[in-house]
Amino acid sequence: MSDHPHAVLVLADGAVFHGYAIGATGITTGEVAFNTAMTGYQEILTDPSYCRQIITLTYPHIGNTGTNSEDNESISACAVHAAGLVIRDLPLMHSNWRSKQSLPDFLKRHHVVAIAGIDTRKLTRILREKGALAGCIMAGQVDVDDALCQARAFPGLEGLDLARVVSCDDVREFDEGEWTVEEGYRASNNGRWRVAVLDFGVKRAILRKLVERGCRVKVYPAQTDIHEILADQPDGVLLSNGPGDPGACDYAIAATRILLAKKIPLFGICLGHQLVALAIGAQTVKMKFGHNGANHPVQDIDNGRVMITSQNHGFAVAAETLPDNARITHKSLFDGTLQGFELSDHPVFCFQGHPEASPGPHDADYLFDRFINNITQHAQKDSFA
Ligand SMILES: NC(=O)CC[C@H](N)C(=O)O
Repeated sequence: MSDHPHAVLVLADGAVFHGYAIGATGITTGEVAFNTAMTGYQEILTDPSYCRQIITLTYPHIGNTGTNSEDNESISACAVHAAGLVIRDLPLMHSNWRSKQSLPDFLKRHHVVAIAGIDTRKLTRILREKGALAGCIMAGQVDVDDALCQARAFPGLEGLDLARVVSCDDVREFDEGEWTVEEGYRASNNGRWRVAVLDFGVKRAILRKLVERGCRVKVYPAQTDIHEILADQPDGVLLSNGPGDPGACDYAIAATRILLAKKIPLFGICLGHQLVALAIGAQTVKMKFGHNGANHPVQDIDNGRVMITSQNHGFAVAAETLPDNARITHKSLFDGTLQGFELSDHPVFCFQGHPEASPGPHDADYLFDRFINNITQHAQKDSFA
């Protein structure tokens, strides 16, 4: 594409891919992760869990439907969290009734360095064989040796607490998709249940799923003193998804332990699921290459049903380290890894995938209903106590 500047992707193992720039010019580094979703590139780019990751999409045509003003998942001022984007082919034209901007314009506007025109199958094979690798995209002025140095200097995601980096700054209420001035749980909001969301990089779709189910949703920065949250007397707490290594979020693990001791209904999603596991003494491990996609089969062990799920994680809970009070409820049919568990002595359950995304499209929705049921039962128990 002669009108696009030259760009290069260099992996820490020395692999070099030449292509053309489709976003901002400049340099970016991160862990290179492949995602097998055929749609949803805007949601992927704006999912805070992708902070410090360069995403390559295995589906070859990316950008066909442009970008719009509704599909951003980030709730913070920073719209795009992914460190960069790698695709095979950018369409000459984009078209969709909701489209407001082309993918390249969106990337430029949000200063995202991105490369197209490379063999993404070859790249994905390397990542599958060697495991997650650091990489560097240089767009515009290209120096392959320098890009290799930069890729090799990337520290990796292990040990990195990124939840505090992407989390919101202030306590905020979420109302029908819009933010409102914080006034506690407002009387004007008709929601029945008060749900506190600990924002480790929460996706907007999670908040919408709660509001749809009659919850009044208040979002707290990741490092909020847990006693401040308890003082607001939530009926349930959602521990959100988020980037980085769950083991590095010691403040969040400590907060989760306090919530467990109070026996408040908890729902952990992705990073939240990993934090609950760590809080009860289990361990997390870095996976060889993560689960990223919208076509991952997950089995509900209780009824044998298989659902198609959205996934985005590079760490996993080691199932064999769970204590006796944790019962495994879901497993991945790709590699058998743990996808969900619940606690026998607390109204707590967790899911590793993303039930708020809709690849199934409704397969995993019942997990939000389960959370609401736990809240309802817990509230009834309280009123009879
Ligand atoms: N989507 C998430 O919450 C990801 C959790 C964690 N950062 C991981 O990579 O496993």
